[in-house]
Amino acid sequence: MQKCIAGIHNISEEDAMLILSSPPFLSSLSLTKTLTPYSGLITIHHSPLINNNTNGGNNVIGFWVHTDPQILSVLRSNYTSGLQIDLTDGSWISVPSDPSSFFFNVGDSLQVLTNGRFKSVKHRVLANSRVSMIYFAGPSLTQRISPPSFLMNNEEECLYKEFTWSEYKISAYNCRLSDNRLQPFERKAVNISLNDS
Ligand SMILES: O=C(O)CCC(=O)C(=O)O
Ligand SMILES: [Fe+2]
Repeated sequence: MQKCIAGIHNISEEDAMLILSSPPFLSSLSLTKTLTPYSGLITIHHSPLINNNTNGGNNVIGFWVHTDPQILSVLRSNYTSGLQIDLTDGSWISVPSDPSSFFFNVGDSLQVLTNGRFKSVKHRVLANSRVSMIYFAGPSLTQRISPPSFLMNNEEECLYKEFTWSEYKISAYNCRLSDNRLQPFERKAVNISLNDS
């Protein structure tokens, strides 16, 4: 994974590793060893400033609510806020903008790989003249997405049926952006809230 990021960003592998070692789970869970070649994707977003008065005083959405599908998203933005996380109780919390920091977001695939221990949270972006660059670290198309055995406790059941990244993508094309795109793979109704430990 660090090779992939290093190649795309033209930075040293050591620097890429520094980025990736920030979340403690990647080294401790050895997920990098469990997954073979990665697909990486970089996007740059610009959510233009739109006067809220034009929308009856309501927030204008620049990027609609969704979860990120991949394993991990690494985001940098300009000094402009706008990214918000759904607290699942009807309220939203804003992610402070800081162009000197990286924001890591857990994707649907990492939720499955950790059997729900890490949650891919729903988020959205308000139209606020925000510019962001996101690196999405994804699995390869044929990668089977399921929790590695060393992570599972005795008798622990997999929350999701095993699927490949390409099966997820085909299924996701038939969903709306705001849908729970893991739902078709759930073994039974999965109730994951932000407060679960
Ligand atoms: O622009 C942002 O801050 C976030 C965009 C985003 O959530 C995404 O591209 O998946
Ligand atoms: Fe996102």
